[in-house]
Amino acid sequence: MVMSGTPGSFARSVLTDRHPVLLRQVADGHPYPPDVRRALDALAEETAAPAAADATDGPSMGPLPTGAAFPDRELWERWGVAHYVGRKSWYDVPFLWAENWFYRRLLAAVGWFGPGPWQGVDPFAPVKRAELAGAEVAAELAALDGLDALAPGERDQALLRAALWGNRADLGFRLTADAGTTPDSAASAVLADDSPALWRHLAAAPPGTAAVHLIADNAGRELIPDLILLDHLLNTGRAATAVLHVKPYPYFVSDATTADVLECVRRIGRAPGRAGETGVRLREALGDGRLAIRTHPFFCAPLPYAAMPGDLRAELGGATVTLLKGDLNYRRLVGDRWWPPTSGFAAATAYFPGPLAALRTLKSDVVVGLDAATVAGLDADSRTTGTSWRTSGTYAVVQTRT
Ligand SMILES: O=P(O)(O)OC[C@H]1O[C@](O)(CO)[C@@H](O)[C@@H]1O
Repeated sequence: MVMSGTPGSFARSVLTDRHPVLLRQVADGHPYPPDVRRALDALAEETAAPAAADATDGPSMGPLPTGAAFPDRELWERWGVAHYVGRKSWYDVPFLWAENWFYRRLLAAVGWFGPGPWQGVDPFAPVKRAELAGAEVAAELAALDGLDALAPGERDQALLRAALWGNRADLGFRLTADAGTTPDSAASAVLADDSPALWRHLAAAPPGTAAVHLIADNAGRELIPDLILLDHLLNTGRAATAVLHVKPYPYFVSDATTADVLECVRRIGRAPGRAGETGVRLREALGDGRLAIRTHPFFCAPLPYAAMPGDLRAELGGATVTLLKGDLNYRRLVGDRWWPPTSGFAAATAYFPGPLAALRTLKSDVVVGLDAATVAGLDADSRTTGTSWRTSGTYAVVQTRT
């Protein structure tokens, strides 16, 4: 199990380095009133790094307010609050638990669940909005016009790759990315690429039957290529229906919510050329139900997908394929554990209720399904550069179990 406070670990650095920056960014993002600012400061204090770099003690994880501000209490009780909250230090719990409780507490601090005037105001909206208005998004949408020149197979692959590398545009990841860790495109590589198997699997579905589910990760520059990929699958008949699973509330900085889906569809539709046509089709598909949005609460659980509840298991079990986007979904898919990187992907995901494909850039320590020579080469490079290949965002995988 990856723990939150292991000295010198990436997980610990997320708590000690990334979370304080994020809290400041949230406080600066909206003109929050003094009580919200005080609540954010209190969360920063409670989660601050212990004085010694190897200590895992400190204030225990604090609770949420009672009553209306904690409408999902029952869920969190089921997910393990009693084991950790009020009992364990932030630096002495599973990494997944610490991060998820942090984001849930952050939402409580800004009044997301209300009641009150800040109910439903996304604390991450300012950064999400800025990204959507940026030049990169405009350029990426304009690049769709070039797809006509490609052969059908190349077009498939270009759109799959766009969705894959879109995962690198994660706003949380960029909170602490610096010159030493900013992904270097030239060195980027897909370490395991099962995309031919994914395309074969989709092609093998009887015509007009395929249901493609996509468990989304980040909004903006990641969700746009995800939506474009789903449109492509619908438009070319490889999917009869598509289901887009997003978070029920703002989470992990830039994770997509329903509001973000609508913003992205609007942004795609406002673009000229091919992108604009795609935006029109996406609106139609949402309107006629060929593209459905789901917001299952389990997508905000601090647990691996092996623990998914029966209704979600049944829904994903009916998918022709489920595409899981991003780093956090990958950690939850294989369990947030220190797997030897050469462990089999199929074995680690055998419990998953149906065929699946993980599209993920590597931004945390967990990985499976790599060959020994690749791992040896990457380890040697990391020793030379001092930057971990597992967390730099330079590498990616497309792994399937069909
Ligand atoms: O948006 P993604 O790809 O799920 O990445 C989430 C990021 O947040 C983390 O949970 C740490 O903040 C890492 O796993 C990863 O860098």
